Amino acid sequence: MQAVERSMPRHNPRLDKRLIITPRLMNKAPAVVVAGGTGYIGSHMVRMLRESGWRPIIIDNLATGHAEAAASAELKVGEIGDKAFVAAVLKEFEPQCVMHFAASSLVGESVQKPGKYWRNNLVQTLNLLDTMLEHGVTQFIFSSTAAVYGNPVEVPIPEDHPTRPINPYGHSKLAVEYALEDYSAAHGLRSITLRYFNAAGAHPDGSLGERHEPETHLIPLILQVASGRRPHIARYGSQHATPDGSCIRDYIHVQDLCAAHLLALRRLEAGAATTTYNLGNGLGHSVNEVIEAARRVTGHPIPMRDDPPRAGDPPVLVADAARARAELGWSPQYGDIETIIAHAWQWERRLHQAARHP
Ligand SMILES: O=c1ccn([C@@H]2O[C@H](COP(=O)(O)OP(=O)(O)O[C@H]3O[C@H](CO)[C@H](O)[C@H](O)[C@H]3O)[C@@H](O)[C@H]2O)c(=O)[nH]1
Repeated sequence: MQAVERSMPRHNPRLDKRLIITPRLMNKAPAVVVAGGTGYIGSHMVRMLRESGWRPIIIDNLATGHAEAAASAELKVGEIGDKAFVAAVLKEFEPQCVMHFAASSLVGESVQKPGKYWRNNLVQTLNLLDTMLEHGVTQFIFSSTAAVYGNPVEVPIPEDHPTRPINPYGHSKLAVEYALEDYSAAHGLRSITLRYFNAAGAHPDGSLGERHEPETHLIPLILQVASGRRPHIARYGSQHATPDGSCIRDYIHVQDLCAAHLLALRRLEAGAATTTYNLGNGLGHSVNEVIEAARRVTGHPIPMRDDPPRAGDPPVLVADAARARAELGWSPQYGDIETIIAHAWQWERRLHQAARHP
């Protein structure tokens, strides 16, 4: 293992690109379990891990993910809260770390069905953590959210901003964050919590992207209008307390999110203690501005209509991600909203094509 690790230059991104990962090498690479690895962000992470010399092992119940997004990575189908299932995976692959992307993540749905969010996001995660500890796996990277902040009293939002979620989704994620602090103190489980702002974009090569059913997120919905799959985009509220009256969000490219996970993985490997980072560009874009940018990128008119505000939607969420930049050495590569939309547009055209010629 030592010799293999030395021959696998996973700490040097320049060399990583040149690395040819044969099946034999892949089997000896250090394993990372990716819970939810067939979902939007998880599938990009699996790809990046493989390209960086790790061996991603996906666990996923395929409730919202897509098996084909796993590509040729190892996929074990089951529940993260099923202790026997997870135990078997941990025993077989002896992962160094677990990355946890598997969650219910729709703010609106969480308001309607809080029990689903508490069970899927908290109860299942506690089972996963307990199973990890029973098998000596003590490194964990957790996908959290800007929703833990609720209505911000300060923008951009730093990590030590008060956490007062205004919806069950945010409550359930914050509850896991508290559990992670307690598990760290009591059991030595070291974790890095990454609070995402608005994940967006798609793989720059057009082969991976966002595919939720039903889709509720702003950028893919706008692009479905551009491609002709929907008649118009609904703007949820035009009287918010923002300069143009529409909600402001910090859109962060999915590849930049994954790059931060890779840095977090290395930091845990180097012995880092439990901590939390915001992941955002620090740039706010209103719904109006995103629609305008999409019109420029796609060249389509994208008709818009006004709908009432959506329950549980804060008017402004923008990250202060200085900690992640300073401590992880994170530097987002695709901060420009038009680039984010262009990559998502490439993916939407591919989906649209596939729908027309199945
Ligand atoms: O058809 C739409 C869809 C969205 N919006 C608006 O566009 C912005 C972005 O909405 P998204 O649904 O794309 O994203 P959210 O900000 O609601 O959700 C994101 O942030 C949340 C925390 O606030 C959770 O982390 C969630 O998983 C993540 O996708 C919001 O102001 C929303 O009101 C519209 O105007 N019209």
